[in-house]
Amino acid sequence: MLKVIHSIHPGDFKSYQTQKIRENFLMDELAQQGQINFAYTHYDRMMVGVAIPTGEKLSLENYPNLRAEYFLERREMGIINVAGAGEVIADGQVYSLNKLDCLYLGKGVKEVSFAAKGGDSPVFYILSAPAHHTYPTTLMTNEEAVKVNLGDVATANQRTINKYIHLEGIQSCQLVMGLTILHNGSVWNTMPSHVHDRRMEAYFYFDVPEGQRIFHFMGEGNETRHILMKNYDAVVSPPWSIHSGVGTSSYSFIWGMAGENLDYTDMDPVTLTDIR
Ligand SMILES: O=C[C@H](O)[C@@H](O)CC(=O)C(=O)O
Ligand SMILES: [Zn+2]
Repeated sequence: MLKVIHSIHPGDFKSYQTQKIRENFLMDELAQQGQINFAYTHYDRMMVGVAIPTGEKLSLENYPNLRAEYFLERREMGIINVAGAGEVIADGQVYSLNKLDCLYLGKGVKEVSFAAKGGDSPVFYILSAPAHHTYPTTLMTNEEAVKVNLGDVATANQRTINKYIHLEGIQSCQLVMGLTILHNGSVWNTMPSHVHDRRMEAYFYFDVPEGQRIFHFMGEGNETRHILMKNYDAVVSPPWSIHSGVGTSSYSFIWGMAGENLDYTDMDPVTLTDIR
């Protein structure tokens, strides 16, 4: 499956109601047992996918939309595993990814497949952006990721940011990628919130307990809307939109961006008291 997501003007967005917001921003059908599914967004041409190999190894197909000889002919890819141990095979080289490990695949890798190792199935979250230079394929374990602690218990936003693909981490053309773990009892992510006109962003929520939900906020700071999200749902954030959420329990999420620069700290804060 390949869902196409077009870009939306913030002026138009003001008139959107629940169903239209969900159709245009939410990716809630990517995670399917035994399948690889992608959404092709027109936000910096970022592709968002999930691969869940169960028995059979899953091969990355070359979507006709790319008009390429193979998927990564002019693209790069970031992959983070959020479940059981698994493998990514890239041009014959086998990379083992435990939960929260990240693999970067550089432009030019021809054959990619995803495999389970027995035990719980892995769940690979995948981002791919256009690339014009080949950076080396690199595996980074969760232990090796740069960690930043943010927030407080009193404001229910105590969390640890884990950075993998960024200016001082794994080198890439466009991709910036990492994940944030909310500490037990904390529920607010990306609060205080921000926008970054120079980069789009996508969030993928995981470790959301059964029956719990995330209220994900988007829109310009003075005109916000929300989307209800469950475990393994992804959502795209246009460059004009805040991207922040509150859960009915603690949870984790992968964030990823593409666009003008690779500087994680390039954010324009939106003051809480100005949010409408
Ligand atoms: O541009 C950066 C992204 O929005 C996230 O990294 C923010 C985040 O994970 C958090 O504050 O919890
Ligand atoms: Zn952001």
